[in-house]
Formats: sequence, C-alpha cells, structure tokens
Amino acid sequence: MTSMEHSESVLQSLNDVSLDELARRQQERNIYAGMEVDKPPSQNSPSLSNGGKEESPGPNNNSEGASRDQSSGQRQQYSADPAPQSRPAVKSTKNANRDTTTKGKYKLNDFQILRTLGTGSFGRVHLTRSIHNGRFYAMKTLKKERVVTMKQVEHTNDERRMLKLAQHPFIIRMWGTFQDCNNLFMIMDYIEGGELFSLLRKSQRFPTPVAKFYAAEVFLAIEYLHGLDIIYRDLKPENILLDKNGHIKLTDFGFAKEVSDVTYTLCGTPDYIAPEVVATKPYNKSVDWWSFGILIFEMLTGYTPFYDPTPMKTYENILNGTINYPDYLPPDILDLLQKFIVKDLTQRLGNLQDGSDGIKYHPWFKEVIWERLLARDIETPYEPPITSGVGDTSQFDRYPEDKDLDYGISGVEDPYRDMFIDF
Ligand SMILES: Nc1ncnc2c1ncn2[C@@H]1O[C@H](COP(=O)(O)OP(=O)(O)OP(=O)(O)O)[C@@H](O)[C@H]1O
Repeated sequence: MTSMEHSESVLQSLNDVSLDELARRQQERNIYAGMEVDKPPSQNSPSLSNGGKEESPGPNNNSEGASRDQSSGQRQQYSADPAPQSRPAVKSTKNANRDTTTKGKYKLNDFQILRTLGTGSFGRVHLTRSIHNGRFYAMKTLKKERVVTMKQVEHTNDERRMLKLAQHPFIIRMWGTFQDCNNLFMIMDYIEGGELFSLLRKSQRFPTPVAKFYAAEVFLAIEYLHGLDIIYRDLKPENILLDKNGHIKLTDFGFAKEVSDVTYTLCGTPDYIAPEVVATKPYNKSVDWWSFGILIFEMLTGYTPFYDPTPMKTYENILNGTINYPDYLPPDILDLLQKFIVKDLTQRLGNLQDGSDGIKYHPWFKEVIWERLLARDIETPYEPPITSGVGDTSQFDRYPEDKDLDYGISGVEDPYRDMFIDF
C-alpha cells in the first residue's frame, strides 16, 4: 500500500463515521473514564499490596491517588505512592548537570489568550499568541492549590524539568514557564492537528501501515527519553498530538521521571499500566515498552486488551495477562505484541540484552528506514485538514471558556511559593 493509499483508507474510514456515532463513542469513553480510579486501590487488593515509595517524601508528595482530566472524556490517569516504606533513595544523576532553567522569563502579558484547547485536572491548555512575534503557542496552566491537594508537587516539578530536558522532533517543545500567586504556566509549541486519540476513535482502527508509522515515530521518542534515563509512564493515544503535517508529538510529561535504575510509584492510565506497576513491584523503563505494546494493539484493533469498565477489574485482567488476539492480526504483529505485552521482564522486548535495537530490528518494522523517519523525511499517512493556516483550531473540541480566570494575580501572599521555585 502506498502512503497515499494509507491516507485514503484512513480518510475513508473517517468519512464512514457519523457525528452521532462519534458522540456516542465519546460518551462511552466518558463512562469508561469516570469509574472509581480517583481512590487508590485498597492495600488488601490482590494487585496492590505491599507498597513502596520512590520519590523523596517532600512535604506534599505522598500521593494517595490523583486522577487527571475527569472532564474531557479521556481515560483517567492515576498516581499513587503506596504506603511509605524505608527504601534507599533512588539517585538519578545522568542529567544532573544539564541546565533546565529557562533563559529570560516570560510573563502573562507577553501572550494574548485565545481559546481553550483542552482541560485537565489541574487547569486548562489555552491557545495563545505572542504579542511580540505573533506566533501561536499552547499555554498549559495548573492551579497550584489543586496540584498541592492532589499531592502532585513533585510530579509537576518533574514535568517541567523533563520537558525542558527533552528536545526531539517527536516531543513537544517547551519554551518556558512562569507563575503567579495561584497558577503555574508552561509555554509550549502549539500543535494544530489534534490528538491521535481522536483520529483513532474516528477511524475505529488503523490499517497496519498507518499504525506502524505512528508506532515507529513513538518508538523514536521513547528510545530517546530512555537514553536520557527518563521513563515516560503515560503512553496512550491521548498524549500523542499530530502536527500540521501529520507527524507525532508526544505531550503531557506529568508522570515522566528521571530514573537510572528502578522506581516504585503507581501511576499511569489503568488500561496501559504494566503488571509490575500494578503489583507495586520495583519497575524500570520497560514499563514504557509494555504500554507501547498496548498502544500498538489499540491502534490495530480499536480497543485495549485488558479493558473493563471497572479499573480494579482492568488491573486484575492485567495481572492475569490473558489476551484474546483477534484473528485478523497477522503473525509478525502477533509476535511483536506477545513480546511487549509479557509479564516476564526477562522476555520483554526492549528489556533484553540488545535493548531498543531488539524493537528496531523486529520483522514488523523491517521496512522502516529509521534515519529518514527521524529526519521527518517519510510521508505521513494522514494530514490533518488544517484549512485556515497557522492557529487553526478545527481539530480541537470546543470547551466552555472560563470567564473568571484568576491569572496574573501577584503581590499577595503565596502559600505555595517555595514549592515551585523552578517555575
Ligand atoms: N502543545 C499543545 N498543542 C495543542 N494542544 C495541546 C498541547 N498541549 C496540550 N494540548 C491539548 O490539551 C489537552 C490537555 O493537555 P495535557 O494532557 O498536557 O494536560 P493535563 O492537564 O496533563 O491533562 P490530563 O489530566 O488529561 O493529562 C491535550 O490532550 C491536548 O488536546
């Protein structure tokens, strides 16, 4: 199939889906996302006993559980540091000397806020325009109070630091951060094409070459992060944006963490969490390769293999590890998926002696020319229909705008000042 034919088949399936059908599926996703994951599973549950703790127990980081984005119809993220136990602190040193400060501070007045692109549990992402260079940027805002009450202070500081460290063609670029008394602000490139999630839901499932293209670009992003000792920990189609040409940009580093060895925090999105994370065992970068397998499965089938409306049942399914692979999946894909979605870490592709090369040279990826892909020199299977040029927002849902934004307040007492000193 040529690249053109891929695009046509994706577009064809898009055209086949009525708006009602889309609304119904979005609604389904809401129900599916709205289940009880805002509480950490009980310590007695078969899957989540025996807690551990990775991150230094800062004053506000003993997460009892936090879910993100309960309003936008996406699968919820989940983060919980189980009961603290005395474990040696994990040292992450690889990037210790890299400068993650931002040169020259932006301020709110540098941007004109245009509209909301997305919402999360901590705030909104706005389309903005620089008053200096006229360019469009996405401005992610997080309410400090919410970050603190949901015990995500360290994850939020990590998000800023990891985003600043990561500079890659398939990773969102963050230009700077700032804060006021109530909010944190992150200025990122605006990615016009919307979420891969929306495209996948509209298409139901992707033809193999389309799934392979996105998987290969995601692979390069994850391989790069692992090279920096960063575990991403939240791979899913909602966190993959498409630029105007149809290349991917990995976004939302809310759970990304620099870890050279192993870590313990339970976080991620239920359908995508690896069994060793569910079982609160120490885990390493290979959790991203498990999620990568789930992502490829979802792109090819339109659903996730351990799906259940109840997250606790999803966790059980993950621990059972039984997957019914549909008959239409050809043997090379089956082989790949079975090597990613495998509980035994000594069998999991990406975690073997040949590291990420084992993935790169797997037969399913044999026609991928990795150097050209990295150079964005491979034709994309789908170009988002961006008609009104830069700043086009047609690929994003409309969100009711908040008329009472409390942005830009300073000079009053800020109880959280010491918690976000890098912003
Ligand atoms: N740089 C960007 N360009 C365009 N849209 C973006 C950008 N960053 C985020 N968005 C939109 O805003 C949504 C929310 O962003 P993000 O996932 O980073 O926020 P969040 O608060 O972490 O949300 P969640 O709780 O769902 O994880 C994204 O799903 C996407 O639709």
